[in-house]
Amino acid sequence: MGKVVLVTGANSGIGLALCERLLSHDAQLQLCLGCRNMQRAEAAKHALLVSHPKAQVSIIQLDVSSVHSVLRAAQEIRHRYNRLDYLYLNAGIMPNPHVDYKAFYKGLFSGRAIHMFSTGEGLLTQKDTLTSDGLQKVFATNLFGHFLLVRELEPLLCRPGCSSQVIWTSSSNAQRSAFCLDDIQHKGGVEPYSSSKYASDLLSLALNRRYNSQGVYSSVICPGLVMTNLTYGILPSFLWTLIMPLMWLLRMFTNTFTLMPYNGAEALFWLFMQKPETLDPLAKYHSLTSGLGNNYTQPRKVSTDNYVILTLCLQKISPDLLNSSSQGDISLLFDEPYLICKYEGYFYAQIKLES
Ligand SMILES: NC(=O)C1=CN([C@@H]2O[C@H](COP(=O)(O)OP(=O)(O)OC[C@H]3O[C@@H](n4cnc5c(N)ncnc54)[C@H](OP(=O)(O)O)[C@@H]3O)[C@@H](O)[C@H]2O)C=CC1
Ligand SMILES: CC(C)CCC[C@@H](C)[C@H]1CC[C@H]2C3=C(CC[C@]12C)[C@@]1(C)CCC(=O)C[C@@H]1CC3
Repeated sequence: MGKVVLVTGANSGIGLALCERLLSHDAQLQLCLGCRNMQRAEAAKHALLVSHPKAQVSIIQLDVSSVHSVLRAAQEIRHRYNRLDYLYLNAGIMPNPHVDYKAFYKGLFSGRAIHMFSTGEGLLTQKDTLTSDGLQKVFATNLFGHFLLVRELEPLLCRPGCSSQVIWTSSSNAQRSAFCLDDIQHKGGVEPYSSSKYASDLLSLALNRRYNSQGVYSSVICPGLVMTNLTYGILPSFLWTLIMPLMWLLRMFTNTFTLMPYNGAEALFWLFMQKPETLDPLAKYHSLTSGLGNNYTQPRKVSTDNYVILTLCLQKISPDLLNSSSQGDISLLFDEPYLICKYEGYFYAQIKLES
């Protein structure tokens, strides 16, 4: 049996480009596309099969923002496969983005222009909404749903004598300043995207602490700035058309303008080819593209700043405890930063933060 790979958000952008690259590299792969929309998933599968007619590609319906969908999909995956070698946690959203043009013009004439273009720091805010589970949508999609998936797929990931990789698509926009210990979901702020990506960097460290001994290795990657549905949603299309020549020019000054999904998927693909035991658990792997268009992967330390390690653990908690203090689906229990999510009365997740 070939290696089994699951990619979330596989029907477009970086996820789809990764699938193309994986199939070109290994024809024996069993590739599973985790997508929320079946029509878009079928279109992606069709495109992959046109370029790789003999490939083994399947689809799993998976909406990572929904606890119910994640549980159902994980059950189906456990039923379909007896192993999972690579779990790419790539699906992500940046809803209702707003660009601070004033900050942009200010930044343009400061010494930090290149940094601003590479990270988008200080330029972007978003308006978040709630999921049907009552979670903040960006947190649920970019972080929490993926965490549940990892926990639910534990039996396939942790197999004696075998190793597996969990790979998060993080971002250069992941900033410590956007993340707050007392507000993990970023309910009270305007940078939920940045917060969720920073949390994924921390969570990956925590997963390594927890799972390395069981052969599971977690990594985070940063794809650079890539033109995809996500980025096209940030500015009106005429503006992107206008500034596109500038983007290609800027590529001469910053290697983070990967621009094409194929290039953005570089670090994801590079990790596929590594022995996980050799990876640095504290590194963030960056997809980079030189001015001449050459792709490469570079590890950089995750900037945790000894601030906090985010440990998410799933456990069943006594219903008495929940009943005594839960209101609605989500409740904040204790004074400590614990967040308890209640799902249909029997499923609980606990997020514990350790300083
Ligand atoms: N583009 C960039 O410059 C950068 C992107 N990233 C990250 O890369 C990842 C991929 O994004 P990118 O390729 O750019 O953008 P796309 O919008 O092209 O891809 C995002 C993918 O995630 C899927 N998705 C979104 N929400 C859900 C959900 N609830 N359940 C399942 N799938 C979902 C989308 O599905 P659907 O088609 O149905 O919407 C789509 O397939 C994201 O995590 C993003 O944050 C990080 C840094 C930079
Ligand atoms: C006002 C315009 C003429 C120019 C605005 C440029 C900005 C929209 C972009 C500059 C840096 C970009 C960037 C991202 C989005 C678009 C920019 C802010 C990301 C935040 C997109 C998603 C990520 O995960 C990281 C990207 C970093 C750089």
